This record gives sequence, C-alpha cells and structure tokens, in this order.
Amino acid sequence: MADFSGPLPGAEPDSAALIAARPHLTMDAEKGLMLEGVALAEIAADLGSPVWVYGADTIRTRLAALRAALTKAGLGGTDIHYAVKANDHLAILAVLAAAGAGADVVSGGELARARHAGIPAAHIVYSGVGKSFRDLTLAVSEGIGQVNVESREELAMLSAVAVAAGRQVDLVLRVNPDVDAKTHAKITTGLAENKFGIAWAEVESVYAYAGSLPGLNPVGLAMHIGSQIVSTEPFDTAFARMAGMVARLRAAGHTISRLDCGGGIGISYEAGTGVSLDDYAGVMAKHLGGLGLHLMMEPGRWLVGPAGVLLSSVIIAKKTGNRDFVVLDAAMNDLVRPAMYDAWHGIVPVAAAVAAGPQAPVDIVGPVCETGDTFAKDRLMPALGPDALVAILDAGAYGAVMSSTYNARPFAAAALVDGDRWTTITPRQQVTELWSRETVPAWLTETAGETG
Ligand SMILES: Cc1ncc(COP(=O)(O)O)c(C=O)c1O
Ligand SMILES: N[C@@H](CCCC[NH3+])C(=O)O
Repeated sequence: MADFSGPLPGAEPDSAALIAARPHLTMDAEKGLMLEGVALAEIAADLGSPVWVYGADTIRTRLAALRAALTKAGLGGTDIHYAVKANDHLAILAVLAAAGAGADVVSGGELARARHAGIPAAHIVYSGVGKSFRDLTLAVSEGIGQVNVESREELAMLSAVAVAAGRQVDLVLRVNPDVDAKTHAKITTGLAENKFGIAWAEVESVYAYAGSLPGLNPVGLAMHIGSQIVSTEPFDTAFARMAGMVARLRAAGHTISRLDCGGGIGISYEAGTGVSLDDYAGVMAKHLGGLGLHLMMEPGRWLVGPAGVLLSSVIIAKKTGNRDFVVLDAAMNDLVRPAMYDAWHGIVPVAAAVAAGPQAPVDIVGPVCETGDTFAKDRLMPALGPDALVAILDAGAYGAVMSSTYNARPFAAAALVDGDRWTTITPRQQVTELWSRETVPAWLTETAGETG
C-alpha cells in the first residue's frame, strides 16, 4: 500500500526527482514546468486556476508501451478496453479511440460518452455490479460487444433484455477469485467479502445457468481484483486461479474463448513503486498464454493517471502556532483522492526559480471547510508565496471525474496538450451555472397577502 501512505514526511523526492521520473515533464529554466512541449504557466495564465492539464501524446505513448510489453510476452492479440471511469473526458476518449483502444464502461452514461467519442459499440465492454434494466437495454440495442455479468439475477435480466431486442448477447461472467490485491481497502474488489463478481464456488453452476437462458451467448470469464496494484504477486495468484477455472469449465463441456483480465495496474505516484509492464505481461503469459483464449484488459489509471496534472495557485501562506500552511485554490472538491484514500501525490512548483529555493515542511491544503481538505502534510517544499503556481502530479486518473461543486466551487477548467500545442477542452464553470438547473417553488416567494 506504499502509494497510499507515501514516503515518510520529510523524505519525499524533491521536485527535480519527481520531474526526472516522468518523461513527459521537464523543467525549463525560463518557461518553468513543461508538460510535453507546453509551458504550464502559459495555460494557467490563460485559463486561470485550478485547471486540469492532460498530455495526449503521453497517453498514446503509454498505450503503445502497454501493447509493446504484451507483444513481447507473446500476447500481442490482447484487446485493450480503456476503463472510462478513470477519466471520461471526450477528448481523452478521442485520443484513445484514435489509437485503437476500445472502452470498458460502468453505466449508461459512460456508454453514451464512449459512443459519442466515436468508439464503436462492438469495442465496448459493459461491466459493473448494478446495471439497470434501462442501461442494459440501451447497451444491447446499440450492439455492445460484451457484457460482463456479475450475478445470476443479472443473467435473468440480461436474457429478458436480449429476447425483447431480438438479439444474441455475448457475455462473460465476472468472477471473484478471492485474492487480496494488497491495495487500499476502498478500491479492493476481488475479495470474497467485496460486492463484485460471482463467488468462486458458484462459478460453474452460474455458467451452466447462463448457457440455459435464451438470448445469451456465454463466451468466457472476467476478473478485476482492485486498483493501484503495485506488485505482480496478486495478479500471479489471480491469473493462476483463472486458468484453473477455465480448465474446469472446459472439462465440464463449456466453451471458454475469452478472458478479460481487468485493470488495476498501479502507477508510481512516488518513485520506485508501481508494476513493471514486462513483469505484468510475463505473469499474464505464464498463466494465460497458450490456452487458446482471446485475452482482454481494462486498464484505466495506468493509461491516463501520469498524463494529467492539476495546476493550482497559492491563495495564502499562513503560519499558525508552529505550523506552516499553504492554502491552494484547488481543493478536495477538485481532487478528492488525498481526502478519500489518504493518497499521496507529488506536488511541484511550476516556476524554476521557486522550485530551486530552500525547502521546509508545510501542510498543503485547500480552502474547503473540511480538515480532510489536505493535499499533503509536512511536505518538504520551497517557499510558496501568494500566486505561486504548483502542479499536483499524476492527477489524470480519478481526478476530474470525481470532482464535485462542494462549497459552491465551480468545476475547474481543463486543457489538452498535444506535443507543442494545447487547447481548452473544458471552460471553467461559471458560478451562475451552479444553480442553473435549480428551481425555487413559487409559493416560497409569494407574499403572505397573495397566499391568504
Ligand atoms: C471492472 C473494472 N475494470 C477496470 C477498472 C479500472 O481499474 P484501473 O484504473 O485500476 O486500471 C476498474 C476500477 O477499479 C474496474 O472496477
Ligand atoms: N477512485 C479510486 C479508484 C477506483 C477504481 C475503480 N473501481 C482512486 O482514485 O484510486
């Protein structure tokens, strides 16, 4: 769980080390921190802060690296379905769609986004523990490529939907291999106690049941044991179990042609953690290669997490008692991961001169009225005065998608960098938009005389 506890206070890598570990980031003596070929200060000067900035080329490079590792391990035919939940911005989906990725969606809304971004329905997988009848109907009528079914009850629902639509639906069963992903408890999904998937002991009977229902075409299995997994060991255990289950089901006469390995590959929020792609692909090949399976994956965080930063400006630096606080204009409503999971994110000053200054420990917080609105405690940072711009790193996954407008804070703007060009992909929300869908009942504003 290293990425959730972070390095010991005071022992964090400094800005230079954090930047050096990320090939898409560089520090230019004049222009400051650059993402790909664009100065982040230029984007903030134009759009204000807080603002999300994503690197399109970084995402493409990461997808290519994943494909290369799979190919090297002899798994070149593996289909990659990007997990839309990690970052559902249409521009991000368009980058991935153009690079040939399919999509893994968890709701009718994500399905609509993926389709709107140009991802063909046949390249979309629908997984999720609670798919509504309405969303399943939408998915089936659009010709979804595969449904990852999580229960006997859902099989019955999907069968009814398929029959009503006059379609034959390809499905795999998402099974729960009961493997500890050794990640944060709130994002562990493959333990028997978790809500996800079909209990291991019931897989064979549920598979047989799936085959007995009209409109359904069971073609294999899916698993997903958790997110931000930073060692290959949980994958090793889970893939071995999955291979065993494939053999058992085949021995019982079932056709198992597809296996969806899920997502979960962790990234290096701090230096020296995260899974090597070669190691991951090697473990996959060891257990699942050579079984005649069409392999699939649903990575989210690994593809887009490092490709995004959240730029924020210092509102005020205050000293109270013996503590130093830097209050940013970004907050937990923008990036909730530190508040929700105690997640550690690198934070680096954008200006080279600021980054080079002498360091001292500070608490970096947001202005929201919650103590949990803290990005970092006792973080070694150079002096950050009012208006200093910082970049919160690795904010491309589970960042903007989890934002809220708590404390009536409008949604931040977003920009996409692509090499040395950039453009706005979401303007900052206007304050008036916060209540634009709200109505005050007329009787509340009528005078006492009018109401009698
Ligand atoms: C079913 C499923 N697939 C894919 C993902 C994406 O996971 P990650 O972003 O860790 O790759 C998730 C999220 O945990 C998930 O629940
Ligand atoms: N939101 C989580 C990841 C959830 C993965 C989806 N099941 C995070 O920020 O780490």
